[in-house]
Amino acid sequence: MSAHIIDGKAFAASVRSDVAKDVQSLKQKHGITPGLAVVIVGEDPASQVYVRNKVKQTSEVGMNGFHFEYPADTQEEEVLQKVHELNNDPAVNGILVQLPLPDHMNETAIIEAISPEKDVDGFHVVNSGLLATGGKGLVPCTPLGCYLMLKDHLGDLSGKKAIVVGRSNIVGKPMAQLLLDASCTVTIAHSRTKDLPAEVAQADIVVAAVGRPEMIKGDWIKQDATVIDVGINRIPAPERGQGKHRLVGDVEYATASENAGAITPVPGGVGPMTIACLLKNTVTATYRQNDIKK
Ligand SMILES: Nc1nc(=O)c2c([nH]1)NC[C@@H]1CN(c3ccc(C(=O)N[C@@H](CCC(=O)O)C(=O)O)cc3)C=[N+]21
Repeated sequence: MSAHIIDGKAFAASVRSDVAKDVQSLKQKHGITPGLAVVIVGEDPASQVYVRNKVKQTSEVGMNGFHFEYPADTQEEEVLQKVHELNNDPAVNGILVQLPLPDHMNETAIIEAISPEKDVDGFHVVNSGLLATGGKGLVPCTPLGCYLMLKDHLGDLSGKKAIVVGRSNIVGKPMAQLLLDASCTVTIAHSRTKDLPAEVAQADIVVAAVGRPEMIKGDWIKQDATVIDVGINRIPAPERGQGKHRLVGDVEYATASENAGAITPVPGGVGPMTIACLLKNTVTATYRQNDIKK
């Protein structure tokens, strides 16, 4: 049996079209245009596609985009100053500081400087605390996108066995919180997990967020499980010509598709949903900052 392919690209387009309607209504009824500010320090090649897509889609949904680029040797103080300025700017409803930051910067200090109400990445400790305690904060975009795809495909998630492979603050931990909130039985696996294949083999839902190309093998996947592949790894593809690359996920896609009931592709799965959820979070933040009920 071959798995159903969860089309993240199409789903993301429908999320963006809902966002565009909300933006229209904010403009017409309230005279407010949501604004998203993005701060980028240095040049991480892996982030380039992300930045390009984000810029394009921000304007497509009718929001204002503000972009600030700094060279890699910028002082931390200067970035903090910009964050404070954006916190106080009423035209800015969402702030995203692109990660990773250069090594000489304290990433945590910069994230915690963002006003939690404008933290559309959901990385601020106030937002992670709210997520962990069932409060109403902003939820990190990648896990939110994964969750929306799971809900769309499976409906009720309660009682399902889910495994999240990866324990980062950005994906693994918030993903596990969302699944727990949806009443899944959640395992968080990581580099020290003993017998990862056996753990994965138990799961009805597998979320792979390890950042290693095709590390999760297809024959570990339980029959009819739903597989969400968060990894976006660029690997050499000499078969496409000298110096060429291609994108693969953290899951061995071809073989996993034989066992899984459904699977997200790379590209065209989680990536586009991450950006759509960033725009969605910016609209959510705008509603809340202006005390408008949707
Ligand atoms: N503060 C912060 N928040 C982030 O959310 C964040 C970040 N920093 N730094 C960089 C990573 C990377 N990231 C991606 C999102 C979407 C795609 C995406 O849309 N990918 C296309 C790839 C298309 C292609 O390359 O052909 C896809 O998967 O289909 C990629 C990468 C968000 N990040």
